[in-house]
Amino acid sequence: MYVGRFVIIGKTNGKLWAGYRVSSRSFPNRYAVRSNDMTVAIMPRDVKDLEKSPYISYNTIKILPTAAVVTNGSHTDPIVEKIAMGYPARDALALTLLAMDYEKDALNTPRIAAVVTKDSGFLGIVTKDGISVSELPLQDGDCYMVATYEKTTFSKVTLEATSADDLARKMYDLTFEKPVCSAAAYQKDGGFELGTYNGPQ
Ligand SMILES: NC(=O)c1ncn([C@@H]2O[C@H](COP(=O)(O)O)[C@@H](O)[C@H]2O)c1NC=O
Repeated sequence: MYVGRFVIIGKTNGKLWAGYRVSSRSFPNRYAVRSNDMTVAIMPRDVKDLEKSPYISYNTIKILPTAAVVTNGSHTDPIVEKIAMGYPARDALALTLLAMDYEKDALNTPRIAAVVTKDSGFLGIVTKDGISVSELPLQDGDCYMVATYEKTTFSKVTLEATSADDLARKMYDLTFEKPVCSAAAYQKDGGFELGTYNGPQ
């Protein structure tokens, strides 16, 4: 099954985490990179690809001391800014997804997002037809995802991870078609660590 991009949240051994995978038919020539201590970006290997779509390069993960934000586009930064200003995660997600709306490409690609805080996890999606933002109950072993295509309602997945790098690798290896790269944030030492995986080199 091809689901496009997807975000995921979960809890393993008391640690909350969030992750992202790019799967792509049109722009497979991309990678995930830590651009600083707080940020993972999705980048094209050929900058010429940026002329074909405004939606293929963006900060996918940003971490704050108390939250990690993971998305499939340029909405990562405004969600982070609102949480940093004191908005509840639910409101930061809903306000930003509604304001930025689905992508105006040939597929009306949804914007998707995840937030994990010290003790809770949220998913969000805005499509051409509606918007949904929920806090999901995360007990040890729980994991939820939402994707741009096919799996556009919040659904349970079986996935456990022991670090950010482990999560990024396991997301890449999920059986959804056309994996390109993945990234993850994982609770560590009262904050979050970041991880990436760009496939077998
Ligand atoms: N976030 C991304 O990495 C991303 N990659 C591709 N898209 C959009 O989705 C469309 C379809 O891409 P694809 O056939 O690779 O699933 C692209 O033309 C582009 O408008 C993206 N937009 C949202 O997911």
